[in-house]
Amino acid sequence: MGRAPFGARLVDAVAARGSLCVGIDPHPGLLDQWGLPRDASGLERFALTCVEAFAGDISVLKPQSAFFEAYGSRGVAVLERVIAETQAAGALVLLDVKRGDIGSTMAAYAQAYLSDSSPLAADAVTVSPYLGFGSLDPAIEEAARTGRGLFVLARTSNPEGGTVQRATVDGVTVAQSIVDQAAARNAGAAPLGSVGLVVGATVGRTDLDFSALNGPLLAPGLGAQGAGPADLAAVFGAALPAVLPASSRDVLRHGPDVAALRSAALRVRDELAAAAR
Ligand SMILES: O=C(O)c1cc(=O)[nH]c(=O)n1[C@@H]1O[C@H](COP(=O)(O)O)[C@@H](O)[C@H]1O
Repeated sequence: MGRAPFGARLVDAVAARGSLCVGIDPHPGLLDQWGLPRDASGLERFALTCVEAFAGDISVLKPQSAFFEAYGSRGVAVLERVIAETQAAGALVLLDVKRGDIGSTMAAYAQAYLSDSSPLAADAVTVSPYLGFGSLDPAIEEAARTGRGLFVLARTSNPEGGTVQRATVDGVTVAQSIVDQAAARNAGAAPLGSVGLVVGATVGRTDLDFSALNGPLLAPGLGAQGAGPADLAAVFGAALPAVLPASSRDVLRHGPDVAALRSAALRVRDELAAAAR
């Protein structure tokens, strides 16, 4: 039997382990801070320490692919291990690759990250809809076929994102049109669809309407980019139960000690749970 749909698996993971998503972003400066060399062996120690610290307790880990690709094929081999060992320890892997391309090439990205035969297949990936939402269809279809998911960039956490994403076309903002198209793909799914969105925890109050989305909302920007648990209610309102807040550097700075990393992550997770009550 195939795996259950991503949306259902995510609901179970969050119920069991809380809503925090911890990012694995091996910045060169963090390797320095952890006393590790800036090479593939340092990357490997960093990333596998993160897996040891988080994968047994946290619902979703989000490795940022660029930091692994920077070390070439050895870095990508480390990423493959991170994916496999995280899943073996019971956490979901959201691979942050932010891919987007014409449909025929998107089908190749879907094979790389969402097919059962790829060693880089994660539980979900981040994708960019800025070649047109429909260009993502091959990835949406492969994800549905294999029980995996997508997180589509809608309103990103960076200050530059707003100029494109708040622009209005036919009376609707670009970001809202992405929300609406994701909602159409999730219609009828229970308990939650597998086409998620990315909306930064930093964006403050917007007029985005998530009421029909029926999908998860990844909210990066906690900690290092300035957002805190208390900011989420203003951004998401009634959609808060579907939000997966994400933090990377603000947790990772507590390494390299495994126990210190784990307790930093659990502290943020508990703060999020308290803020949501
Ligand atoms: O898709 C993402 O994860 C993402 C989207 C977004 O709008 N903003 C954003 O910061 N991210 C990613 O989330 C992580 C944030 O890292 P910290 O700022 O260290 O917590 C990085 O890996 C970013 O690439």
